[in-house]
Amino acid sequence: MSWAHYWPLTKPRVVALIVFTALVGICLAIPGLPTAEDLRHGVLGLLGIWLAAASAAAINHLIDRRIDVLMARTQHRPLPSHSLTPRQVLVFALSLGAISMAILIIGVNWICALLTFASLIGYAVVYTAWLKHATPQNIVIGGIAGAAPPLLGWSAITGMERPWDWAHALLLVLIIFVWTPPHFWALAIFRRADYAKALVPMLPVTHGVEYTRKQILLYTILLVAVTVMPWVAGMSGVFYLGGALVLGAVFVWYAWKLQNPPDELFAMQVFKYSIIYLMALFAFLLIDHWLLPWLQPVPPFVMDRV
Ligand code: HEM
Ligand SMILES: CC(C)=CCC/C(C)=C/CC/C(C)=C/COP(=O)(O)OP(=O)(O)O
Repeated sequence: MSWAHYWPLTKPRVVALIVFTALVGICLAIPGLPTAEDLRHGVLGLLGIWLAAASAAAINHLIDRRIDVLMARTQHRPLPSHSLTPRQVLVFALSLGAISMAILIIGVNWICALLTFASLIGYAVVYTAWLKHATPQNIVIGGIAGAAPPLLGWSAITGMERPWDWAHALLLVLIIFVWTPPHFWALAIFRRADYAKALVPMLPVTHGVEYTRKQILLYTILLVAVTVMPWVAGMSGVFYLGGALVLGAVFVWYAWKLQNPPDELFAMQVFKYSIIYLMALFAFLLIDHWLLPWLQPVPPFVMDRV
């Protein structure tokens, strides 16, 4: 046993992207140059959200340990491979969760702490212990927790005091919410035998591969429509819009090709693209918000100060 065994419990790569979407929520909530307070709330908010997501991921390992041993993709995790005991994982997860809440309550604000706690419980308990085994719509409903981080980031800066804070932040949440089904079902198609063996009612197991492929295409088209909304709402500019449309067109192409895939591995290519897509889409939001104003002849933040 060493600290190296604890690191994978935090699902580092998934949580890295989650933290990035929270960072974009933080940045978009700051209208001009950040004040010292924005920076303090931003850094502490990000730290708290990261620790909460890592705690939720560790609880997911704990609750799923008996099904993880049955699936090829998950059987080498620290609990099924007996590198750690359930008690060690529980202490680790609760410690991360407690530190996260202390940081958010003391250093940020109550609303951010409350929303982050709700996301932690939503993923670690509601999704993992209940929804995952209850319905093939598990990841659609459970996806709300994974989609929340831009809202959590936004709340760290603003405290969600004005109605448009909710409207703008929830648009970003909606994007990740609609992105989750194509992201996960592509992987679930490839791993359907694993899920069937572990008796987890994922869509390709309960409704078949063809039906799941159609759902992926429908959600991907819906996703492209939803990603236009930040531009329609005046929250992002044409640079973002162009990026979103190009990335979206490629995603639709992948989802279309998945209807008659060249081989079994193609679903995994769709899954991999879904990750590149979300990373790039949120990078476009960020660049559009902060870099582009500086490329104008007179940067707006400078004008503010004249
Ligand atoms: C209910 C919602 C979600 C479900 C069911 C889901 C499911 C999965 C699964 C099963 C994997 C494979 C993990 C592995 O092999 O260890 C995965 C990978 C990944 N997911 Fe998700 N996911 C969800 C939401 C999200 C969200 C919200 C993000 C980020 C914003 C995300 C980002 C990623 C990334 C970056 C990977 C690749 C990890 C790697 O390469 O090791 N996922 N997801
Ligand atoms: C506080 C906060 C922001 C919480 C969000 C938590 C979080 C880590 C969400 C990620 C979603 C995810 C990886 C789901 C896969 O779970 P799975 O059990 O279906 O996949 P697995 O079989 O790989 O474990």
